[in-house]
Amino acid sequence: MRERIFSLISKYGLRANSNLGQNFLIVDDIIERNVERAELGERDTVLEIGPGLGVLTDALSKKAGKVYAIEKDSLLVGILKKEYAWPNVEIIEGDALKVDFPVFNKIVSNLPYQISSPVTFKFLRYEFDRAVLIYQLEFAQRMVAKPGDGNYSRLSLMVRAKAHAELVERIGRGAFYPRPKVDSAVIILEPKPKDERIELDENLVKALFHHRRKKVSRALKDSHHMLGLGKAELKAIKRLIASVPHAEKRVFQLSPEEVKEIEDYLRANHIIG
Ligand SMILES: C[S@@+](CC[C@H](N)C(=O)[O-])C[C@H]1O[C@@H](n2cnc3c(N)ncnc32)[C@H](O)[C@@H]1O
Repeated sequence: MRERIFSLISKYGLRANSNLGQNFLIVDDIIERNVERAELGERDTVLEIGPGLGVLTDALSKKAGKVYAIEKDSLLVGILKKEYAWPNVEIIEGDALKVDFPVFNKIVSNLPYQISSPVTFKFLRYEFDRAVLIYQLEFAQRMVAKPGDGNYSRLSLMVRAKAHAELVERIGRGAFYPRPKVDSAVIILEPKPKDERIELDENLVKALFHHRRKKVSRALKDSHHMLGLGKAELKAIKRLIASVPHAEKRVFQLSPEEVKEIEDYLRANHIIG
């Protein structure tokens, strides 16, 4: 793998674009393990974000029925089209945050870290069976953080509301070229069955987590503007806010179910629409 990446880099005189998170995987084992974790067969259609120089794509194409690979860098798209003749891979040139995803049931990607957060939220808006994803370690740890953990964040809550996430492997920076400044980790993400998913008001979650260490009632008051409430309105509903469910908990201790209770209460009392 290492040889393949270096020969392509020298053949095309490439300089990895750090603004696009171009850190290429150079360790075969990691690619093999992630392809295995995806449990691919002929009936699977895989979405890959950022195929780069195609090493993961190549492994995916051998196991899956179909692979869609979305790449933003037109230079790399040109190289992929020249270097490979995959019968079952469709390269889509574009920004993964902007293009509509084709129909797929699995995702396998070594993600560009710049878009980790928005692309993860985007994944969660689609129906799929399983995703095997490489993220920056610290981000991956936040994805699996539990209510009450020091790093439990809006991301942790939103992931927990919709999916099961497991951190299955840490990856040192030496597994990539160029070597990144941080370690990475592999996450397996599986959406929960539909009737177990919790849909949360994203505005409310943002307003709460703007003050993640504060008590719920205080966080709601301090974020009133994010909920569309003026000062005068806030004064009128102070008492209602004081008796919101879980008022005394800290925001970072809230489970998705508890945030839902807060949301229902605020809605029933016409504090949010
Ligand atoms: C971490 S590299 C992974 C490359 C390759 N899959 C590998 O494992 O060696 C991330 C890739 O995502 C591409 N990329 C960056 N931002 C993107 C975006 N918004 N949409 C699609 N691809 C993007 C980069 O050009 C790069 O090829």
